[in-house]
Amino acid sequence: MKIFSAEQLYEADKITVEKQEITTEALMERAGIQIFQWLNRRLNGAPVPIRIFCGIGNNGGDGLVLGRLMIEHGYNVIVYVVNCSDKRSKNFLLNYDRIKNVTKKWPTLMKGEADFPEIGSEDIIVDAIFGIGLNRCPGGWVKKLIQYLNESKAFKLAIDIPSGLYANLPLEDKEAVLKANHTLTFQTPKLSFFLPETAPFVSNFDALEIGLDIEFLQTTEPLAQLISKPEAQRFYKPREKFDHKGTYGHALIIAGSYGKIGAAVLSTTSAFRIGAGMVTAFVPKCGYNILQTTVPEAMVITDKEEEFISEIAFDIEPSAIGVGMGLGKNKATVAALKVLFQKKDIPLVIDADALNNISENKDLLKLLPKNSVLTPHPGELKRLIGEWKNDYDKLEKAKKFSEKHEVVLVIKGAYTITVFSNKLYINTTGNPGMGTAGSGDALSGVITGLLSQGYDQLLASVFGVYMHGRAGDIAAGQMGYEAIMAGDVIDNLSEAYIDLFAREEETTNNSAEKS
Ligand SMILES: NC(=O)C1=CN([C@@H]2O[C@H](COP(=O)(O)OP(=O)(O)OC[C@H]3O[C@@H](n4cnc5c(N)ncnc54)[C@H](OP(=O)(O)O)[C@@H]3O)[C@@H](O)[C@H]2O)[C@H](O)CC1
Ligand SMILES: [K+]
Repeated sequence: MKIFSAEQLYEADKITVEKQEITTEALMERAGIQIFQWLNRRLNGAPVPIRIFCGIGNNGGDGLVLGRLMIEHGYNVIVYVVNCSDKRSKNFLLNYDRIKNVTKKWPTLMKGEADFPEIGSEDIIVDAIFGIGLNRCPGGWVKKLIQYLNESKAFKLAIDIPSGLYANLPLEDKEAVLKANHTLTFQTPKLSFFLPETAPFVSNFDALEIGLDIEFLQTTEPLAQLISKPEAQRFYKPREKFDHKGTYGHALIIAGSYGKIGAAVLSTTSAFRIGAGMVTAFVPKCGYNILQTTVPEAMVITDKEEEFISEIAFDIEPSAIGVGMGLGKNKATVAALKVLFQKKDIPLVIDADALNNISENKDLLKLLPKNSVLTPHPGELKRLIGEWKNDYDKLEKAKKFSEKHEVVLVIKGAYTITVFSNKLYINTTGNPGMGTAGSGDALSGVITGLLSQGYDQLLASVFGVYMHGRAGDIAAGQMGYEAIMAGDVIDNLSEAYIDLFAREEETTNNSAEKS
């Protein structure tokens, strides 16, 4: 699924209205009907008070359509107009009249703090104050209203986007954003739904199809691409009957130091579980017995040093290499990395201490082989690309880094974002249970294992991140978030493969799996 900017969505509206020969008011009605149906399915006629706060633009207009439909279906609805200015959009006014024709009285006009209503904890608040037309930070009594609604224990449902949040611009004042419990967004989610500073205001979301022009949606270059099951299915490379282990490549995992051999075990195992034909682990001597015992399927090469890696020499011909997990920052290891980086023809995944070594040694950065996959968590990313002002600045810096060094950056987080040149791919699988030691080592093994099977750098990254997250979601379904260990994620890679083409019975109607 594509993520579009606010400007692109306005363009989509315009084209849709022209091509489908409908009015903008009909499009708003479609949007309102979608929200009504969503809410009606869940409330099923319950008499709970529904308080709809409408702004004066088209987001407010959506709120008015919803209010009318709810009233017509016998719900207990109170509609407020948040009079933040004297302007009114055309379709707001039209629906303002329509709701009055149904109720025989005008909605409650709010002009200041004195008009804030009492809200019960069992009520439902619908936020239709600002949508993607927000063009400045909410201030004055409107900001106070947002804060007042945030303090309420009532369930808060945001229409299109929580008021105060921009679709694709940085947050200005986090005190002036509605903290929704759920967001119903039109057609496609917005970029701010996935970034650490703004995603918490959105909580869960559903994207409601409002029939925007398909050709526009298909042919327009988006701000980012969401990676969910349909995309992952397209990435998957099916196996042929006469393939053999050589077809799936030989992954080399260069990892581990004294006390951190577990990192090598996890990456080696995950490279196998994702399907590498052969895996060799290159570890310091102290890792030999551990690897041979815990992963007997793997071959093991040891460094001459007992506790760290000092010289990466091997006489095998790996089809992909994953390096850095639990490696440590010994000077000899840095020298060994320099030699490794000169083998330019083998696809490389660079993680953890290998990334930190790059950040601390500019000569290593210069040697970074093109098309490598780098998998930093936020701390490692900061050391690589420098401090950022906000999430958008971070993405711009990451794109520049990717373009300059011609590498893929996999920025790990609640929504892991893969950056390749100026393109963004946002993953939708994964859960808070995966914030556990070794989870990153497992991911590096997964991406290395996919590279070894012939997936290219970008596909191995986005598909690998999806599969790793999906395995984590399956693990969470079995054991809850807290108990998950990295090994459980790896154990469920098999289920993640099975799930990829399983029937859809159990999947939600959410467009993005995490919503
Ligand atoms: N394709 C779709 O997705 C559809 C979306 N719809 C809905 O339309 C909104 C966007 O509507 P729009 O009217 O463009 O914008 P808003 O409703 O978000 O609000 C704009 C008005 O609010 C004023 N404004 C903006 N920022 C502030 C602020 N900080 N304080 C006070 N007032 C503010 C602005 O006024 P100006 O003074 O700046 O002129 C606007 O009047 C979208 O989100 C969907 O909900 C359609 O219904 C269907 C298709
Ligand atoms: K809103």
